[in-house]
Amino acid sequence: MTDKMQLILGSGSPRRLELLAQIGVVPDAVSPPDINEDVAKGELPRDYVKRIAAQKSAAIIAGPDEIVLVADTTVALGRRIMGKPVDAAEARAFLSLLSGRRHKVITAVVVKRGDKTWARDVQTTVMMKRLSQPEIDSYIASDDWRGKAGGYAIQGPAGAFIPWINGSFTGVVGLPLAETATLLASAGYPIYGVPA
Ligand SMILES: Cc1cn([C@H]2C[C@H](O)[C@@H](COP(=O)(O)OP(=O)(O)OP(=O)(O)O)O2)c(=O)[nH]c1=O
Repeated sequence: MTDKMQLILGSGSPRRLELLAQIGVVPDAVSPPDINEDVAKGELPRDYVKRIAAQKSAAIIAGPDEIVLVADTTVALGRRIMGKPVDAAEARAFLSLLSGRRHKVITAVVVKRGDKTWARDVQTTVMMKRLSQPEIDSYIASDDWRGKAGGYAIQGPAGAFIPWINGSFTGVVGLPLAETATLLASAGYPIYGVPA
């Protein structure tokens, strides 16, 4: 462990910064990656998030004493991938498809230090209750769906639509904390101030 070791959060997501703060981790720098998040033809959801997280990691240029943390979250309804809706119409379409069904939220996390990388992906099953038209209308009007995979955020008003999940709540919000803490510790980051 050297004093120079720095943590770079390669994400523009305010949720990821807040989740890290929850476990006492404060990045020294925040650097949102700029990559093409298009889905490849025939690509399965889990392969997709893992690929995007790896690309985000590769896009962040860092020195040998810097630890980079990136993540990618997507919503999967069967083989169908639901990213961040481009507009209200797409958010509405996503919610109508998710209504009354269970789907999966997958978050892939990559930590890198020098030429080494550590990666995990975490899958959570989320049940969404059957949504009425007024419920969808008022949620769309709240704007809370903006920038959220699948067009909803469990940590906001849409929490009222979700009777249960099976998996990682923090993973659904964008950064599974248990797995992330383990990856950071593997890379030598002093989680809770304790050197690995
Ligand atoms: C399903 C769900 C997603 N989300 C968010 C987490 C992610 O920020 C977002 C998915 O988009 P991502 O592409 O994973 O991340 P981002 O674009 O916000 O940030 P960056 O690429 O710079 O790291 O959806 C919630 O906040 N709550 C939820 O319940």
